[in-house]
Parts: sequence; C-alpha cells; structure tokens
Amino acid sequence: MSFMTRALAETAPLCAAMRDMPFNRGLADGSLPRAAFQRYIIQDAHYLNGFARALALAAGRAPDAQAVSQLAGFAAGTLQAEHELHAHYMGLFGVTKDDFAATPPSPACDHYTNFLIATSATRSTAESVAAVLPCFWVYRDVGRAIHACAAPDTPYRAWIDTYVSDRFDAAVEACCAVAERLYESAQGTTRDSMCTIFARSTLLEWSFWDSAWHGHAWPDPVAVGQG
Ligand SMILES: Cc1ncc(C[n+]2csc(CCO)c2C)c(N)n1
Repeated sequence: MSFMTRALAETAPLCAAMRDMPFNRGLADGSLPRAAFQRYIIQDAHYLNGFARALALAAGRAPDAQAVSQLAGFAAGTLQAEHELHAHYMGLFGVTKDDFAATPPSPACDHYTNFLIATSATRSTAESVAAVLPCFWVYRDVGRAIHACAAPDTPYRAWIDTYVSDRFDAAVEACCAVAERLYESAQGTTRDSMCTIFARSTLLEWSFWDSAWHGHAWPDPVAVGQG
C-alpha cells in the first residue's frame, strides 16, 4: 500500500471534519468575520516563517542531492507564493506590519511550527517530509471543497483560488512524490512513524483553524490569579 493511501485512510474522518469547520464554511459563503480572518492571516504569516525554516532544515539534513534540491525548492516556493497571498490579504483587510509585529504566534501556531522544526531537526528526512505534507494536502483538499460551494462574491476568493490552481496542484503532487519515494525505501518502524507524524500534523492543521475561529490566546496567569 502506498504511503498516501495509508496516511489518508487513517486521517479520513479528521479531513472530513476540517472541510466542515465554521471557519472554512465562512470562507466559502463569505460570512467569516473580518476579525477572524485578520487573526488567521497574522498567525499564518508566523506559520510560514516556521514552515519554511523546517523545510530548509530538512533540506540540509537530507541524504541525497535530489531530496536536498526538492526540499530547498519547497522552502523557497513557500516564501514566494504564500507571501504574495499574505501581502494581498493584509492590504485588503487592513493588517499592517505593526499589527503583525505586535502579535506573537498563538499557542496553536507555536505548537505546529515547533513540531515541524523539531521533526526536521531530530528525525529522518522521510519523517520530516511526512510532517510537512499535510500543509500541502489539507489546503488542496479544503480548497477544493470550499471552491465547489463558494459564493461568487466571497471576499476570500483569491485565497480559495490559490489552492485550486494548477500551480498549487503541481506542488502538492511533487511533495507527495517525495514522500512516496522515501516511504518505499524506509524500514517498517520509520514507515509507521511517518503515518503517525502525518496524522499529528493533520490534527495541528485542524487546531490552527479552530484557534483562529475562537481567537484562542495564551493564558494570562497573572490576570487569572487576580480574578
Ligand atoms: C496553517 C497553514 N497550513 C498550510 C498552509 C498552506 N501552505 C503554507 S506553505 C505551503 C507550501 C507552499 O505553498 C502551503 C501549501 C497555510 N498557508 N497555513
């Protein structure tokens, strides 16, 4: 069985739940509150920073030139393509550089990026690719689901269109192909670990949206102590 067949079978209920999250339904019909998207886009900019670093780290530790080049290419592609989308939406939704600088990564964002960076720093290339793959996979999956029912005038149209584009599809397929190649040559325990790690990153994708929707922030023990 291929890696993706196995990994997707294990995460199917979670992926179905993600397509139906209030945040994503709001992107499709345009009802997502502006404040929720502003929160999301700021956290996503933090996410991209960590994601690109995790890929660059995995590239530096990869066992052969092909993997180094592919992972380094994904890192560079991330910083270019996703940054363009962020610049567009930060402008459209009035998020300034100062807003971004004043907002630290949320617990969900911090958890996800640190998981990616720790995996790249301490695990095999196969496991590192399994960790970054849901970022590609989930966005295509959710993008397609939203696109199928999106209102023509949703203000989130550029976001949706990015993830159903041919360009993005090619990036998803390229990342899946790297994962399959590494899975084929991996031993049994690494294969199992790739699936566990893929499922963890998929859950962290869910958590990222859930956090943006609810506006979860860091606990404030001082305020709690006074209350
Ligand atoms: C939390 C979160 N997860 C995934 C993506 C999508 N994404 C980010 S970088 C990248 C690779 C190059 O495009 C992709 C697909 C996102 N924006 N935010």
